[in-house]
Amino acid sequence: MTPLIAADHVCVRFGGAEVLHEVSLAVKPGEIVTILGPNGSGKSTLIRALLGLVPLAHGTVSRAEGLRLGYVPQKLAVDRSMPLTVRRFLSLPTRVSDAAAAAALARVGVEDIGQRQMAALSGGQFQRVLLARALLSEPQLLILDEPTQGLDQPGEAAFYQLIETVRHQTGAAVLMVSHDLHVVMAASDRVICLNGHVCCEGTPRVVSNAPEYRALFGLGTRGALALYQHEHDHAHDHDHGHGHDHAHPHHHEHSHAG
Ligand SMILES: Nc1ncnc2c1ncn2[C@@H]1O[C@H](COP(=O)(O)OP(=O)(O)OP(=O)(O)O)[C@@H](O)[C@H]1O
Repeated sequence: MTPLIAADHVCVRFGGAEVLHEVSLAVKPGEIVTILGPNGSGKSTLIRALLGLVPLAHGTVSRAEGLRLGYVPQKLAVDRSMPLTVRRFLSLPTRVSDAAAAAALARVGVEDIGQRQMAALSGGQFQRVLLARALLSEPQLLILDEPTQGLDQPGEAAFYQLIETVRHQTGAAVLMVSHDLHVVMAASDRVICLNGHVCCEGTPRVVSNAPEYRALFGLGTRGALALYQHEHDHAHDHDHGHGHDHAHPHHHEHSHAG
């Protein structure tokens, strides 16, 4: 399947420092792909490179022709002293109809907050409104940079569930960034672990077992992975990830929901 967006051996430098080294990735239609990495590992820079917002020192970025893309940036400064309703915010910078605004808010589960002030929203509502705005263009690809920042763990879990629902209903692929490894692992088809370069990638289970990933997040054999333990009462399909699925005794650890 032709990717919607792809990076091929991308290098990005700021001054003398190489922030991204030979990064290659591709997102195919309908996939949920998460870029995971510690602070400063280049996640936002990679997103910005894919969007054409930072110059490449080397490599190429390609997008499917006519790609419709919805983007939620990591930071969005909304002037809290300026009155701005959710409805008006959805019409910035492009005016949308009441029907389209209502449909977008309904899609993210906050249909009744159109007349609320942006400054008065909870963290979870704010993130949902950002997602609603990104959905207005009916994107084939949603790019979300740390969409759950500021949310508590239940809020985070609910948000990732919403992302899956949106993918299911709209067919949009999702590329998102996170530096937390808990809930996000279960919500992704594929995880790319970044630390200036791609350390490892594959299904959540393959990545969570990769030594590169464990080293990067300082995990022992138990650590955070204990979160994904559950009773095994069903068989798993074999994961097809890149390389690093080292043979290991299977200790009931995995990161699929259910
Ligand atoms: N415009 C810029 N000019 C100079 N250096 C930059 C610029 N943008 C990012 N950097 C540097 O590049 C490195 C990677 O930053 P980036 O924001 O991509 O990391 P990140 O993985 O998204 O981090 P975080 O999890 O903290 O958001 C950091 O060392 C950062 O200081």
